[in-house]
Amino acid sequence: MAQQVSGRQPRYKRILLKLSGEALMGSEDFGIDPKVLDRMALEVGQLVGIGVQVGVVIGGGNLFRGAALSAAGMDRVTGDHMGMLATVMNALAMRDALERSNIPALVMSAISMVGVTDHYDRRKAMRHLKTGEVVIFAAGTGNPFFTTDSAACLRGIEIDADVVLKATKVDGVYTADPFKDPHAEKFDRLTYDEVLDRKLGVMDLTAICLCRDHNMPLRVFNMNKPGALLNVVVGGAEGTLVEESKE
Ligand SMILES: Nc1ncnc2c1ncn2[C@@H]1O[C@H](COP(=O)(O)OP(=O)(O)OP(=O)(O)O)[C@@H](O)[C@H]1O
Ligand SMILES: O=c1ccn([C@@H]2O[C@H](COP(=O)(O)O)[C@@H](O)[C@H]2O)c(=O)[nH]1
Repeated sequence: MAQQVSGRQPRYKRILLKLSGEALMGSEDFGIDPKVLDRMALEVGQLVGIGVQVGVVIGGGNLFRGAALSAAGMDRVTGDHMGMLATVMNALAMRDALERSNIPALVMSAISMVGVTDHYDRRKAMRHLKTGEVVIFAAGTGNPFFTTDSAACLRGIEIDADVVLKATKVDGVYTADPFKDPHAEKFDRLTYDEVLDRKLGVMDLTAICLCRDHNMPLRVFNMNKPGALLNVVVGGAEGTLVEESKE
């Protein structure tokens, strides 16, 4: 039975949470800041505590991105394989942080890693989610030329999540990248087509198209703001909501 938070019921029964790999670095230049990892684990644990089923996809931008490795001369597919393996490392670190906080979790990888993670299996993932375990989907889609944003939307649709929550370094979708344009303005709500037509770069277009085609609501919010995740889940107005209609 879901408990209440400050008198408010969770708005969602099952979510797919996309955690930014880059934001896991905290103030470092590379890798994982244990403080950020542990805080995110505790915030995920709060959701489990109020009865929300949580699937997680973590990016790999704190370690490797295929496009950057390719720009430096590496074969793109090899670079993407390295990027996907980076997401597995982040997923293992998150599972460890969750388990240290007594939050049951397992990692399912789209690339087979016998003895290290389970292999991705949708039906098995659904069973674990229903028991309150956090299921961390690692290695993206398992295919090169995709991103973990697309993987998050794909897994969110597959597990029949109520929403995809993209926790990232910015507090929503802006008219332009707010790190590059100080005059960029934030949207509270957008339709999928508005994101696509305006080419708003907060997520890749494949991910947005997937959400649009399967009517999967998407919320972008700031992972560095303590409490923002819980606030989103109890229906708070954090970040930007992307959905079919603004009505
Ligand atoms: N219109 C926009 N509104 C908001 N952010 C934008 C926009 N255009 C580009 N961005 C950039 O998109 C970034 C988020 O997407 P990105 O995929 O780079 O990061 P991530 O998902 O946080 O990282 P990772 O790939 O490591 O998981 C923001 O940090 C911001 O700089
Ligand atoms: O389905 C996927 C997902 C990811 N990759 C590669 O991994 C890195 C890291 O993911 P981010 O989404 O950038 O955090 C990505 O740059 C790709 O190289 C992939 O190939 N397929």
